Amino acid sequence: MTDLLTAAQMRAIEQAAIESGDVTGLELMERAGQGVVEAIFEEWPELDKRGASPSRSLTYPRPDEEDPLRAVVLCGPGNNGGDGFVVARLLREQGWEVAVFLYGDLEKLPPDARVNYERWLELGEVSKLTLPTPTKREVSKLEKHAARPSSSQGPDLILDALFGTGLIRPIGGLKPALAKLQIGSEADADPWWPRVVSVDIPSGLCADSGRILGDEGVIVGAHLTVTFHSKKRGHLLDVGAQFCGKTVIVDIGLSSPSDLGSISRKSLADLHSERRLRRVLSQLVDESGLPQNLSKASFGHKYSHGHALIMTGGPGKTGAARLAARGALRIGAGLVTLGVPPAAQMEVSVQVTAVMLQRVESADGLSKILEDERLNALCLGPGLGLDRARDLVPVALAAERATVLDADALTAFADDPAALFGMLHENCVLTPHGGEFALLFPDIAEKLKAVPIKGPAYSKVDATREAAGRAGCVVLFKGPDTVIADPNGRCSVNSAVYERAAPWLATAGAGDVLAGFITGLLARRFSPLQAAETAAWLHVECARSFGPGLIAEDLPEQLPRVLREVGS
Ligand SMILES: NC(=O)C1=CN([C@@H]2O[C@H](COP(=O)(O)OP(=O)(O)OC[C@H]3O[C@@H](n4cnc5c(N)ncnc54)[C@H](O)[C@@H]3O)[C@@H](O)[C@H]2O)[C@@H](O)CC1
Ligand SMILES: [K+]
Repeated sequence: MTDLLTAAQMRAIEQAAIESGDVTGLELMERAGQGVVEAIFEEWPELDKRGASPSRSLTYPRPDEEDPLRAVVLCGPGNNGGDGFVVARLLREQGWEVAVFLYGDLEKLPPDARVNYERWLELGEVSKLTLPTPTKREVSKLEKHAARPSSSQGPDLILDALFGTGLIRPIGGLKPALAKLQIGSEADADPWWPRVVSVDIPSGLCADSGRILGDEGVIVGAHLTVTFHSKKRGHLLDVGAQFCGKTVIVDIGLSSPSDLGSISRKSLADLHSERRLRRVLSQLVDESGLPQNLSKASFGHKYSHGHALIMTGGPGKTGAARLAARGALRIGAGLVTLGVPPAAQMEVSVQVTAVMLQRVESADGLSKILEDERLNALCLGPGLGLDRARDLVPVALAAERATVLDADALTAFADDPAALFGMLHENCVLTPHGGEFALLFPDIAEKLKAVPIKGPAYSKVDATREAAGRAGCVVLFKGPDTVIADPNGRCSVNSAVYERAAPWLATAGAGDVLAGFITGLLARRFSPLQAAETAAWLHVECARSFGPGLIAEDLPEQLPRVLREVGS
């Protein structure tokens, strides 16, 4: 499952399953609670007293063999709280001591949550936390139950079942309580104690956007988040991943959204994965497992793999374009030419070998060499310089070749983005980082920056879709949560968090290589969306393959290995 769902889509999937008569809401809640307990035991086998599983925890103090394990379960006013009551019951049935707190009014609990509240009442009591701001007395009681081991015997686990996909307002009223438990933010979260598990999503985080609701930034910081059926966008976008800890998906027996007529394919956002991209990646690698451009068998004529033209800046400013050129060549463009102003010709010619070089002084020069129809993919922006960008971009776009605009080619139009949008065509790819995005789409960036006071909050998926619609071409909005959208609303997320984290990618020139990868794939006649998606995925894989110490030059050199692995 690679769909990244919104809260509304998840509700629609759940509703369809219930309406089909295959399952009841109560059964889904039971499966969810069971899934959470299984995931906890999988993560911390020393907490699983059902069998004699070995303790493998190096991070936490071993539970005392004599004493029962202890949990504090925080339930909220909706079905997320209902899941919490199920977990409380299942742990209690295994001999745990469980202190349960309900944040909200009992009378307003939805029916399934209410049933599980009642079931829990047969085993233990529920302490009240007044909504929106628990009283001092209530917070003291909570603190007593969750005291740290240094002061008295503390819990082995704190379960956050306060809010899930239904969060619609900030949870500022919980700030004092969460602070006392020391689970009130990522910064506060002590890696040693206690184990904090969030049901579905850390409370305070918007499931659609990965943004924290409210200007106080109140949120639970979890070590483990257990979600259901599929990841939600909030687990990956914006700051989401920083608060989820490890995120585990539990299958609760629901169908995939594509089986539901009520959810249009266009409203979904895909998560990039090798499995998802396999069909396009296979175009890069032949049967022998070799990248096609390295394999003589499939190497027809070099022009059959396209000819990319990448424009450089002036003297001392050519490195970025050279990085892009190397990327385009490695990803398999048949030929790559650097378009160089005469003053930088010497500098470039001593640094390139397989990459070719052509003098391009100005707009006239560019339009002349674009008479060669074999130049089928252009890249403008890396190190180009703003004046040169303003001069060359209109000519490049008028030629209607597949074109990547990055860096200076975007910044050059900060004063008049509409002028750029008027020239763009559907074979373009814009690759802004946050700053460049804000220059071209200031109103959209503002929506993404303004503190969200209600959920679901405007997300990077919404922003990139809106930008692509306005630009009339593919927009790749960079970050650890890169979002790629086309003007028709198709959208995907290339995530570099959790197991795909690649912090080394934040290095000078990495973006230039990405622009080159996309250009190379466009030369190879990938569609703009496929080129952007495939390049973004490979870019992260190259960084992961190299590891710490990575500099931009290493990225293209990792490609053969990454492609070989994809082909194997
Ligand atoms: N959708 C599904 O298929 C399933 C959902 N389940 C659980 O149900 C959850 C969703 O349940 P709900 O839709 O009831 O949503 P939540 O349990 O997240 O909470 C919604 C309730 O809280 C209120 N609320 C929202 N923000 C508030 C705030 N800041 N302060 C006070 N009250 C606030 C809402 O008005 C609503 O009453 C999921 O996250 C998941 O844990 C599971 O039981 C299994 C199946
Ligand atoms: K939660």
